[in-house]
Amino acid sequence: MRRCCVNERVLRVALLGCGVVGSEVARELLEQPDELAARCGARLELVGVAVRRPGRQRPPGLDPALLTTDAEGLVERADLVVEVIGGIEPARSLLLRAMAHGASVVTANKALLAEDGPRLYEAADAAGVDLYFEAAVAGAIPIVRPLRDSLVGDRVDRVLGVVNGTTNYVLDQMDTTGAGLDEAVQEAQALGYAEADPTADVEGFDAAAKAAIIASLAFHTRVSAADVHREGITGVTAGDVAAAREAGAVVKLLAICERTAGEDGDPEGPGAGVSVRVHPAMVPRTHPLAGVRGAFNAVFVEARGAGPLMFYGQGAGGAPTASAVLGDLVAVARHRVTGGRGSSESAHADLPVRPMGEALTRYHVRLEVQDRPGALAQVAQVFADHGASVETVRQTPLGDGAEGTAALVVATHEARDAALAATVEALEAAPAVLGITSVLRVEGA
Ligand SMILES: NC(=O)c1ccc[n+]([C@@H]2O[C@H](COP(=O)([O-])OP(=O)(O)OC[C@H]3O[C@@H](n4cnc5c(N)ncnc54)[C@H](O)[C@@H]3O)[C@@H](O)[C@H]2O)c1
Ligand SMILES: N[C@@H](CCO)C(=O)O
Ligand code: NA
Repeated sequence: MRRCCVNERVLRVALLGCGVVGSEVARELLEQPDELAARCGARLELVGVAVRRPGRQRPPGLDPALLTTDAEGLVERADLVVEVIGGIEPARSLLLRAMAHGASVVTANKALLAEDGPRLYEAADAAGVDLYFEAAVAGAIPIVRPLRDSLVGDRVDRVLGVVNGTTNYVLDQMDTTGAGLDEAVQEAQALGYAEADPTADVEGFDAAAKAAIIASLAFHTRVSAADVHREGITGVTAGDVAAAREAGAVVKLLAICERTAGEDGDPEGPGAGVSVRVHPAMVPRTHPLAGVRGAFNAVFVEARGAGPLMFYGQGAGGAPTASAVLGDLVAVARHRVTGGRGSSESAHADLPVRPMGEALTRYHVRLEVQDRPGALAQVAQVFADHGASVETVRQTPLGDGAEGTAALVVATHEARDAALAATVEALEAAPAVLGITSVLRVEGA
């Protein structure tokens, strides 16, 4: 039984937004007040829920008198503010106002953090309050706090993430059922993973925001969404998925955050930087990320001391996301009770974000070529002309109805992405090449 204290401290909680995530946060606050009080060392009193439409149905047990459309007034009378409205405005102004009035804040808002994170951190520092955002990256999966706290004594070299559940579901369906992209997106919509307008997911905006947040934390460097090279999954074809399958791999939309070496190949020397990008990539089926199925998320971290680490779980959904929000809420409440703050922004490394063309990547290219003497030599020459070194080549005749043509599958060694992209462009113009049926970068091999 919980120990009761007559003078138990009360912390006033304001909830901004009562949609998919907000209604789950409200439900937990109302359903387990004693348990949360025991964990925080203070009672969390929900003093208001800012909503846009007060008439809508709300979680059972939520006193309608707590609903308000005056979010600005609400944040001024709270000790702790949870923002689950989403988008840039009014979320940003409300968080800044909350912190200016001395409240610690918890947000799930990846878009805002990736666009204007430093401004929020500065406001938190100025006010001496906490800014926590575990739910902003990969929902329920603890990854923000591991990067911010647990791994802060190590050196993170690389993070590979499957951080968008919708696109992972779509690509997984294409792999397991042979479905085309449009069909798989429609299934994702029918299941409620993809929005009616799936642009943020399929074009990689959601993953790019998460990549920016991960890279900032991992490399102690400010990285915004605008710094992230972004390619979504709209160009992924059934042919790409089949080519990956043939090669013993799967196609994943990856968020890739890695250190890039400077002059003389020294990862810490002059010219060192970071590469932050989101694009589809072929991942060998033996890699832990290849086993991330359906709408699940996972983040694979490579750190110098820790070695490889894998974080796996649900990246979206009301209850899983609320789990991360409540974890943050308890943490910031504890700081209020015991004094002090959690970690703030760590951006001292200030590494430059390198352009995509400089990233070291590997390509897997499937071509249809004329099956005649010299065709292979011509293709090999195009790679050589661009300084792209071929690792393996496999040729198979295309068979019935396609006599005189062959499929050529070329895997390269690592090279600058710009050189590999230029190689593919030149291949298109080579006389022996009838068509390029798949181009994928390879990661995790
Ligand atoms: N849903 C998820 O699975 C998930 C996962 C991780 C992170 N997030 C993040 O959590 C946040 C909320 O997502 P959601 O899925 O709950 O969205 P949602 O659209 O279901 O809920 C947002 C709510 O905010 C309300 N709202 C909009 N403007 C408002 C205003 N000015 N004042 C008060 N309320 C207002 C809307 O009416 C809506 O009910 C977003 O930042 C999102 O990126 C969501
Ligand atoms: N739309 C996102 C969930 C919230 O980030 C996804 O599909 O993973
Ligand atoms: Na998370």
